[in-house]
Amino acid sequence: MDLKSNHSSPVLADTAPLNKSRLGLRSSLQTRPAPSPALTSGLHLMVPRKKTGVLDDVRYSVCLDAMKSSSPPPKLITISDDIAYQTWMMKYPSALLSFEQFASFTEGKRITLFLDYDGTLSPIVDNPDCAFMTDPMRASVRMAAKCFPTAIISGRSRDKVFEFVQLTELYYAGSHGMDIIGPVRDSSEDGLDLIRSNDKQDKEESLFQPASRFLKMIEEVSVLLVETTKGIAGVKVESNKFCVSVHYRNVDVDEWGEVGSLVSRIVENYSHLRLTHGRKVLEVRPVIDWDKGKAVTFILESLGLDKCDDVLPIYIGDDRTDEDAFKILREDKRGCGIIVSSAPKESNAYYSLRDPSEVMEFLKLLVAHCDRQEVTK
Ligand SMILES: O=P(O)(O)OC[C@H]1O[C@H](O[C@H]2O[C@H](CO)[C@@H](O)[C@H](O)[C@H]2O)[C@H](O)[C@@H](O)[C@@H]1O
Repeated sequence: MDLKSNHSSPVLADTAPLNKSRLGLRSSLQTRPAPSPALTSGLHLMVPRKKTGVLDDVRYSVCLDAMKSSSPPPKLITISDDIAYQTWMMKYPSALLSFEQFASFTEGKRITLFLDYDGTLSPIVDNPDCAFMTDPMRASVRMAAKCFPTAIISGRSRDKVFEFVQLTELYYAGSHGMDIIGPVRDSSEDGLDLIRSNDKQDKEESLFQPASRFLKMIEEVSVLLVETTKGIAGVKVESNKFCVSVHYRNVDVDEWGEVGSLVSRIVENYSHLRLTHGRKVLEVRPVIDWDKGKAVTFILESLGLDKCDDVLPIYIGDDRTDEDAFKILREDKRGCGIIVSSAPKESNAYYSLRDPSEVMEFLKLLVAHCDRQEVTK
């Protein structure tokens, strides 16, 4: 994969955002602001709470369908679910139960570890501000980071995820990889827009923010989203710096369509933004050719490990957005994705783990295995 030409200026994708193309309709709010516009005062007044026409009806049901399919209700596990999971595990073997086999792929390789945060290092909880990781999990990640270069790649803002993880020995990529603090990298050859900085330990690092020109627009939309959804009980708008999350986990299911419709009407007004679906969350982000997969490649390049045959990148994640990372590792046949899921789902990962507690056990096994290899060298 040639990412070089994309790094300094990730190309604006020419595709219509999902919500618009699926509706097949033009926005009722036709004014499209240029990138980085000043706050359009009173724009929210143009987004009435209640549905007013056919377009709104279509938008409402399309959004609701997408929200329901990306956020299925929890259900009791039946025997047939269990059989389905066991069958699924034949395609995505458990990285714990099949650890010996997994470990054989690591022989003679230098591991680089990439970890998603929510649903991978911390369990999914109702309040996004309380998605804390446990101390034992933190200790396991710290041990792993002592053995291999380790990075967290999250949809959260970089500051927020650091607040949760609190480990200075890691690299961090927030906003779905659009905000990377990584190893110092010489940008003179590939013309990257990198900023050099020093961390709290005075260690030199490079900051890379490929979506920086959208910052003002994202801030503006964040304010609009708060304003527009404030009448719906349970909605939470979380600003993740270069993207915004609108959580509906705590909203009455009868109001989901309303949330989706309001958010999509705002996003339709910005041709440079798109709407994606996560776990009971709508995510608004810039239309740029950048994702968690590109962030993985970027970090490997920064570490000088992208062209080494003896490097094995391992990526552990649970979300749709992690699929971009699984995909590049699979396509380039250079690494291994591990999907964290307690229910069967199609993935580009090779292995699986059920939940964060299994992630922790896996990290411990991996560290112990690598320690043993060191001793026998
Ligand atoms: O890339 P990630 O680190 O997995 O972040 C993805 C989103 O995670 C968070 O939301 C999810 O977890 C919350 C806490 O468990 C949960 O309440 C919410 O329903 C989930 O969608 C985070 O709050 C989002 O901003 C991230 O984009």
